[in-house]
Amino acid sequence: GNFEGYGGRHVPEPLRDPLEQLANAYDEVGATEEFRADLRELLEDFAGRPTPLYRARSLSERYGAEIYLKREDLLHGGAHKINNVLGQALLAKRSGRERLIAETGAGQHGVATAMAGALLDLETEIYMGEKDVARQEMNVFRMRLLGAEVNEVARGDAGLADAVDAALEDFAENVADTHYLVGSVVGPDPFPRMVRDFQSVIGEEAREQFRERTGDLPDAAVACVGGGSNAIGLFHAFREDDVAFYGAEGGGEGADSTRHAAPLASGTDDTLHGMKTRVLEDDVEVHSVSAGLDYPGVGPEHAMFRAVGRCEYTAVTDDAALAAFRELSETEGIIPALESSHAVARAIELAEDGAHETILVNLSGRGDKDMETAARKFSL
Ligand SMILES: Cc1ncc(COP(=O)(O)O)c(/C=N/[C@H](C(=O)O)[C@@H](O)C(C)C)c1O
Repeated sequence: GNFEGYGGRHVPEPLRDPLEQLANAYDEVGATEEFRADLRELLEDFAGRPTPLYRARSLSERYGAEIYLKREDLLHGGAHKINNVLGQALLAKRSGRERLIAETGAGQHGVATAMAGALLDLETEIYMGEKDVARQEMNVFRMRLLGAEVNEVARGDAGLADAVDAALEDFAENVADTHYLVGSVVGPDPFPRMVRDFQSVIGEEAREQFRERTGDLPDAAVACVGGGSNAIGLFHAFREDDVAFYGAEGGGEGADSTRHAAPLASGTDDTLHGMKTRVLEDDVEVHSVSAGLDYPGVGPEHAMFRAVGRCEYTAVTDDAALAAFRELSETEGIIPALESSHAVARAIELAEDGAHETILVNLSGRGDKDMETAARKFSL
């Protein structure tokens, strides 16, 4: 898992062998027709794939561009996270692991993991920073309702990065019976490539749907970037095509402020959570209005895409995301997740600039989980 020098497997000795075993299990089991058929059935009948490709008629008319939304918000659980979780949970089950652990910030990944744990009868423990527990209460309740234990992490900033640290420690101690179900294209190899492969169903469907609908490919593909899984999941199928990629990072109070979550637009090369990638500068406090983008690192494949110029990354501020959150709700009758709102804001900007005629946007999740945050921001 080497992305032009980014990625790798920078972990302490106790994790090396378990990760090698996981990589082998993925390469062997993951390639069998039996596994793929089982996963396909769950993606269709349990998760609700394929998701629609919706032409945002009001938004397109308003901005004079053809804006299409890939509706991952309609999946079971409310976000794209279920695509990756089903793949990894099936792999764990077939590899004789009876316990799942995971980190979560927005809680979507935690909920998806708890759903898979219930479905496949796997004991499930979710690590979640106290800060995030406080702002995503509904998702915490859903995880417990699904039978998972939620481990409230207090160390450090009590945020996502601290939850990842706690999960990695658990994994190192319990590798024999536990699978660490990483929620994004981050961490040591094989996670970035394995999660990418499981999420690439998004772009494979969208590419086929777009060609059927328009007879062509989109000029541009846009997605928000937290750890980077929904973005890579959309982009991967188009990587050889003449389609421009745009990543919308959590710009918080601005890329040149000291409170944001945009390591690609404004960060530095460093090693974090077992991977060489782009990380926030030391003087920056990780912050985004959306819990799902509130992470100081990013997937190494995005660090490579930035280095080779395959994707343009922009820090979309909290305010711009909140404005897009309201605009999509009012013009299309769709309430997006605050994370996905960053991608919508970027797509609107591209359409306004007349940069592209057809724009494909990944709507990674729905806004139900964000109602408390939104109600505090807007008195409607
Ligand atoms: C609806 C929605 N959209 C985008 C994201 C960003 O995650 P990526 O797609 O992996 O960049 C997220 C990330 N959510 C994770 C979670 O729910 O736990 C996130 O907080 C962590 C896994 C990083 C999300 O919930």
